[in-house]
Amino acid sequence: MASSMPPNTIFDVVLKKFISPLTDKEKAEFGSTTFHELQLSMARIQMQQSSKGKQRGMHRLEGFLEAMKEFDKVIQVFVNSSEILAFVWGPMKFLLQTACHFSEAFDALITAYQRIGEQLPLLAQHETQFRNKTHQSRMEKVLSLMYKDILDFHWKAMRYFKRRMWKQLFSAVWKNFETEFAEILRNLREHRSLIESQASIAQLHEIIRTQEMAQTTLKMQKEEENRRRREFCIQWLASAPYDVDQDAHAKVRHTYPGTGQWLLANKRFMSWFDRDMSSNQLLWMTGIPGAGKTILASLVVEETKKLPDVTVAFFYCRYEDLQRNTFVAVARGLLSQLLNQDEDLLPYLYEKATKSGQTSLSTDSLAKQLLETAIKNHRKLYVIIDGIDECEREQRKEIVSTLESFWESLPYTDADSLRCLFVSQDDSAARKDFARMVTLKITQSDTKQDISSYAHTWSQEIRAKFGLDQNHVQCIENMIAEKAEGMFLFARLMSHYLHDQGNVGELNRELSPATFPRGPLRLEDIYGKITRKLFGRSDAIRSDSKKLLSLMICAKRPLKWREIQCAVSIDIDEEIVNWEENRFPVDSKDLCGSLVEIYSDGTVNLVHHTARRYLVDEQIIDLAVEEMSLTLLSIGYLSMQCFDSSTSDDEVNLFISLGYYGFLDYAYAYWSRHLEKSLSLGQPQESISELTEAIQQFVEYNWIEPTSKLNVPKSLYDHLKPLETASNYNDVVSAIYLARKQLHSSAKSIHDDDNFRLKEALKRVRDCLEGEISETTTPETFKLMYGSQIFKCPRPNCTLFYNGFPTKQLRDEHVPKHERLYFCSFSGCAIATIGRATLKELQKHEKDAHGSINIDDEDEDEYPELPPEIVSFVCEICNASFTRKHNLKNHTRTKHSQGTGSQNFICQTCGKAFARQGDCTRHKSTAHSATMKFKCGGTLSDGSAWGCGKEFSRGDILSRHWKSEKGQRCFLPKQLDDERGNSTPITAT
Ligand SMILES: Nc1ncnc2c1ncn2[C@@H]1O[C@H](COP(=O)(O)OP(=O)(O)OP(=O)(O)O)[C@@H](O)[C@H]1O
Repeated sequence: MASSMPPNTIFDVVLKKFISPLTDKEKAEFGSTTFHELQLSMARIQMQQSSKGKQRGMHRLEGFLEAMKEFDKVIQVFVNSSEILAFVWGPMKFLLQTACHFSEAFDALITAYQRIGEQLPLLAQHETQFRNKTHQSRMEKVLSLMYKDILDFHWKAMRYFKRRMWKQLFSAVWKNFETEFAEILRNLREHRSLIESQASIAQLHEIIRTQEMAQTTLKMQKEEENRRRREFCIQWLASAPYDVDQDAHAKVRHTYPGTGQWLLANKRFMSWFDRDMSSNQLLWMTGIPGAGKTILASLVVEETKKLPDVTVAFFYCRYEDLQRNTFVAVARGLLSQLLNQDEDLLPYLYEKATKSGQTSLSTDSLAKQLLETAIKNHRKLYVIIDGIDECEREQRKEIVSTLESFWESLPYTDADSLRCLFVSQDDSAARKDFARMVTLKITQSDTKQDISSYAHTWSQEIRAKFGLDQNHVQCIENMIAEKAEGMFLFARLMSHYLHDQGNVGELNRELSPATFPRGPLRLEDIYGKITRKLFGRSDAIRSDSKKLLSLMICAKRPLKWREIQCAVSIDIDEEIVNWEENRFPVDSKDLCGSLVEIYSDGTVNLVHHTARRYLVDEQIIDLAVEEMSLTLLSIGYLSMQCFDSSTSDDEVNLFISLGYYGFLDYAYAYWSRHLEKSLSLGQPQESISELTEAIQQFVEYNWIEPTSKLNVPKSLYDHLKPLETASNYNDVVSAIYLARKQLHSSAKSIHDDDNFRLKEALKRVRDCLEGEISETTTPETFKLMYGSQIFKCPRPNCTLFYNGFPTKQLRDEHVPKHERLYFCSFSGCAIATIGRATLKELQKHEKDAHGSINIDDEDEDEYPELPPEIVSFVCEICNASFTRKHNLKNHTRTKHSQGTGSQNFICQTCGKAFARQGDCTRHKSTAHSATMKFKCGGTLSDGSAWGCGKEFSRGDILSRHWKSEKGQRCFLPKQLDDERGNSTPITAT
């Protein structure tokens, strides 16, 4: 056989290269195929086709066969082996037999042979050339090149036809193949001309050289094209960051090496994992909440990746993370990984993506179709999905039943090609879903050893911190391990809790039987201890801890730490964001200890969903109060001067440098959600009045009358009834309706929020943020305030609205992809980011996934008259009264500024009219700044200059400049001079 023979002719060299990657079976089969066998096989195919009346024009193969037969005769001069041609007839027979049941592929294949046949010379007429000694070696080289072309064609075609899902992949893949095929044809044409023209050796070398160059160029072009397509597909799949999840979970485990090894020795697990002893392809791993299932899943991912020749795809669902907890989200995660591990998937996915009409993969049906092809295309695939219980019931069912059905539909001989591990808590729904699978239940004794070694590590940490003796430490270790009762979460909370004690005395008190009684302890008990400790600290820290917990509990999506820092710096009464002074001086761990988890994307969240339940159930956090306070904070913040259209770009830049806009993305998207949630929780009249006043002013300032009628549903009027005393109640309801819609609107309605001036403010702030980083902020401070991805999508329903892009170009490429799509109204839901292709589908998704009604279908309703208000602040111009000072300020700005109300104060320079003298003066100083400037700088007592010389239109803005890092440096010489008793006044110029 050629594979075992040393190559002695250049034909053998070419053949050896072709043969080496073939399986032994292929080598044997192909190497022994004769022309006669090929003919028989073709005749059988023809008969089958004609019996069905579906002849596919196989006569088109004649040209190729004729030319190859002549080729066979001619090369006898150089080689005396039937194998050379056997490796043409064998693959051809395989290809025809494979493709014959699929007419599209069969046609394409016959056409390809026909086109090759057209390029092959009929060599018999040149026979004398081959026998001529002077030409012989040159001709042998040309013939070997032609042979290589044929084998190349077969090699490339076979790669596709050998895929398990080649029929599904065919149309996309064959299109891709065309470019490579064209190159083969061109080479053949050139080789034929070499023979026909009896080319010289120099000409032969020249052709070889240009062909090599063309090949290199083509390869580079193909790589570049594939890179572009891959990027497109990855963006289209928009998967949750599965590798970040895996790294984070693996990191936990690596800190405690050796944990989880029990699982690898578990018989049920082995029967799923180990291919040699396999009997279970589908496995359900379950355990109590906090048992450590997710961390174990990460071990399984790591171990499966070590297996030879296997593909691994995994996914982690996450508590209350709708971006992860849907069938489509899981499919997107799996497909992204399969794409990275399967070259042939790229043309297929690319074609599907570009034809889908979807910005990102968003429909269950398409996701299912793609997943089936991608999964079944693999011969050894492990799929691991953790946290399925975090998904809604319907989604859970969909995920499990889809994968189960894929496995069931595999041919019996391929049943071993797919293995799925599902990890979830044990509940009645899960028991139903996984009823037909083998169950691996994590027991207390399974995790005992791991928890003990975890407890050991922590007791040593505690020993190091407090300088304890060995007995003492052993006692701590035993206590943690015993009380955890198989719950890793408990062991973690307790270890951290003991470690966080202030001194040995406190630790001993905690360890005394009175505090930690013998016997089992509930998770609530340990949460109770942690919170009592957190709240037993100074008033200031207690208040900060509570603020952080409230924010994490109420937030409609996980907040980034920088957003939290801005939120707590806002003073809505003073209309300032005092980032320098009000932000938390310590980090989230210092404030909330083991209750908080910091994620690698900069978000902070509660350690486990049981912590949220505890804090709310125990009323440590009063949901109604905290929701209301976040609602008022969001609305008050968005009503601040820094969002006012009269604020100049210079001023916006200064506000940027002071950290004013760190909470903008969140407040802009979610103010209405908080408002609706607040009302649904029931509020005292006092809070309702405050909210009514705030929303009235907010909407009044921002509202722009829509050009078309809005069909605000009656149910929304009912829901917002507590706000009916707002003088612009109708507009308020409409504004909330539109804000709600902007989180799920289609391209048509992306402009709905044009009815709100705030959109202009958002755009202006973002434009300034994207411009030069303000000189008053260092890059580090800027990053702390706004992160590093400041180029953001304008759609609030897109995760990139707040996550952003690192470059403008990436953002600009992304934005048009939103056009003509429909988006889910539920925050955090994957469909909110990626939308649905039609409104009908979206409505169905919202109904199925979220039980939502279609608010567009409901009728508009009348609203009742206003009752009296509680008064504290009265407008001097129109006597309107308000309970909060900043609402009066906003009112004045809205009602008595240019364009509305009585306007008695006229700017002498430009003729603009104002209702209040103050506004007019401010306008003059802003718009016609030549008249008055507030300058950072002056002369010190020794005659030298201080300050950066920058001029501002208003004194308060100059003061804020002096609060910034750079401003403080500007002011320092002046301050020192003043402290030396040489005070010189600062004046406006
Ligand atoms: N091997 C381990 N080493 C160190 N910490 C661990 C380990 N396993 C789990 N933990 C910790 O225990 C806590 C709970 O773990 P995990 O999230 O894996 O539990 P789970 O069973 O998946 O919980 P859920 O019930 O929410 O699904 C986490 O905080 C995790 O960091």
